[in-house]
Amino acid sequence: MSGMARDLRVEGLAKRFGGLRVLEDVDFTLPPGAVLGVIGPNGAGKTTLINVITGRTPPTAGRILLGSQDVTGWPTHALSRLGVVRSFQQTNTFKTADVRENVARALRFSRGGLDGWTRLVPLLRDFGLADRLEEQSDKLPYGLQKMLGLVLAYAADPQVLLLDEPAAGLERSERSRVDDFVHHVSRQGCSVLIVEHDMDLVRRLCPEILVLDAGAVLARGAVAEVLARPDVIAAYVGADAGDAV
Ligand SMILES: Nc1ncnc2c1ncn2[C@@H]1O[C@H](COP(=O)(O)OP(=O)(O)OP(=O)(O)O)[C@@H](O)[C@H]1O
Repeated sequence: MSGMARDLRVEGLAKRFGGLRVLEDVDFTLPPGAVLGVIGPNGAGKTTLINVITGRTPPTAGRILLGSQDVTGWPTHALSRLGVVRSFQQTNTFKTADVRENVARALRFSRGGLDGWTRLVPLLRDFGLADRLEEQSDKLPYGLQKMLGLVLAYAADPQVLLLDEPAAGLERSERSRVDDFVHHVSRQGCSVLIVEHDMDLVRRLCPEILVLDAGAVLARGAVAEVLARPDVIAAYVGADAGDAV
């Protein structure tokens, strides 16, 4: 990771779509290298939180700061240049391009340019992508397409990485690759926000979690304590019953 590591701060963030309040007064700080899980029932506003932080849609109220820089309302490409980068629930590769071309394109738009290849080699090797560089990305098995999506996000040389359901659709045996990825990038000082329904993965990877319920922060703190709270358990019952507990 190049550049000075900085906190991501979210202050009083709100988002409305017409009359629908999707986020309300969301506050948190993500220090460099921290891994924060964001959980909540379907429709709680988790993806919208990522969309707002990464400039896909502007907030209705509140501020987003990277260090002392106010980046509220910045467009996605400008945030990406600054190091605020996301991955998608569905993979976001150039489907007809091969793996090498996908990585090269991601690097071309990154802060470090093509020099970034060396940074990505360990990840490509660990995910079994290093010997599949000539394969068309949409012909790869789904699990590898998903890992390629993570590599492409990391190719942008992020300071803050926001992962939208990185384990969704992966076989249980493939999910440890997500663990490896998150450990790798957080060791480099990159902070990671993970939206995820797989509670085993959340417990493994996220020392702290934030629970969204109907767009508001219901709880924030150490993962075991928060998941044991009766109000957190209740928020899942009738929504994602069985996922959280
Ligand atoms: N562009 C939009 N216009 C109108 N409503 C939207 C828009 N995007 C999201 N919403 C609404 O905002 C609410 C929150 O959606 P969001 O996708 O953020 O939830 P989520 O917590 O990520 O859910 P899931 O776990 O199912 O992915 C939902 O009611 C959704 O219909």
